[in-house]
Amino acid sequence: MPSGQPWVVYAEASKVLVIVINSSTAAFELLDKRSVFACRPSIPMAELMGRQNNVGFTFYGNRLREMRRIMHSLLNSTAVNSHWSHFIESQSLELVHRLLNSPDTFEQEIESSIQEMIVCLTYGKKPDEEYTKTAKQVMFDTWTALQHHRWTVNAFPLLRYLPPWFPGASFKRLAVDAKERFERMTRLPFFAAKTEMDPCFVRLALEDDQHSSSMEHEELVMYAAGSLFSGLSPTTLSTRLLNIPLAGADTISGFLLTFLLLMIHHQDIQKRAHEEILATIGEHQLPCLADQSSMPFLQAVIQETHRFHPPVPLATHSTYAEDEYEGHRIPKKAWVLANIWAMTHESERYDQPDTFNPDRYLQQPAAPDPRMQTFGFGRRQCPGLHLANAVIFLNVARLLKCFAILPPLENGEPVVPPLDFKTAFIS
Ligand code: HEM
Repeated sequence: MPSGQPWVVYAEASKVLVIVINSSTAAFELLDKRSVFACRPSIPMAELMGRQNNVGFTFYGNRLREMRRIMHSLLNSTAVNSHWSHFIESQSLELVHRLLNSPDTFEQEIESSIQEMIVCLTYGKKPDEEYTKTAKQVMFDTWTALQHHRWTVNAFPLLRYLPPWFPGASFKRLAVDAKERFERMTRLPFFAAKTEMDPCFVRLALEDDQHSSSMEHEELVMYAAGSLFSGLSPTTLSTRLLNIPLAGADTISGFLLTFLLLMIHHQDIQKRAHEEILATIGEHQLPCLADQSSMPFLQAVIQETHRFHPPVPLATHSTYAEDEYEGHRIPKKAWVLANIWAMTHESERYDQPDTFNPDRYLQQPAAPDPRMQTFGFGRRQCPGLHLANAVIFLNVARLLKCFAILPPLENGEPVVPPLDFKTAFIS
């Protein structure tokens, strides 16, 4: 990124104006404070696939506000404690057992354990094979749609009105199939959850007295629920320009895998965090959610993991009207990319930003909490942040309590894996 104009960079890509925000000051000024920046870019191929119904893709307006209100009412910090703490407690306990039984497949165990918890919390029961298969395909469809240059319709949106049988309109046929899968993945578990006895996101959202009789409200609850879980993690996404996060599950498992890698590299920090846990709860207990405020060093390790390698390194917004910043005109429908990674590596805010140093949050003055950026901005800030914070704390605390996190052995010798990360939506 150029150093001369660190707050904003203009570029032409496929006839859309792309603005990259690299500084936290500009992000605060534009994305946190101004609603004009709370829209998402229009991506015709994704819209043909029905993805516009997903909260992460929805344009700014009443529909988005209502879906976010539904999410917030069931995912705020009080709701996380009252409704979901037992889901989080049992998921993290189950993960400990799974890792004790199969330490070699830790990556899959973490991913599927978090995915199952999010689906269970949303619909009241764990995903079956059919759901998992469809979700995997839906993620692949989305990845395909977001390959911006692959689809002529993204450059010429009027093509979306071609009938599917029209010569050259194979993209429409593909989109029709993909939309059907997306709707199936969203509708089937929703209607099954309506009859579930156990409380889950869908049941509680529908019981909301004020709106419960309206069909429109029911549909919003259905799509809000469908937005909590994205499917399975696509591993080779290369469309960084369209980095719209889709997932509750993949972000958390990505964080936990980064945390394990960092603990392998920083045995001294791992030891200090482990000692803090023992000093707080003793040898014979497992940490629980109520211990969060008693473990400041562990909280600092979590903050530093967010900062060092943000689970979602870019967030994409768009403008719904023209605006102006420091004498520069920002047109309507510009793509505005928040470079979260750059913000959490600002040397003015984080001394030696490439060093993993949890103590920076315990000193006076303390470094700013990076979660102000890693969960996104303003009216599009992640609605799952309180849930994510609780799940991350409990899993991290229990993993540290129960395991020594060490490098793998090759021919009897420890081999420390490099701090390498893939290019993806969620890394
Ligand atoms: C470590 C965990 C997580 C991180 C770092 C994270 C980060 C983010 C970021 C950066 C955004 C984009 C914000 C923006 O555009 O300004 C976002 C959006 C979103 N997140 Fe998360 N997230 C996490 C966990 C979750 C969880 C657990 C859920 C749900 C259960 C969730 C649901 C969503 C949804 C629905 C959106 C779209 C919001 C919108 O477009 O209005 N996320 N997240």
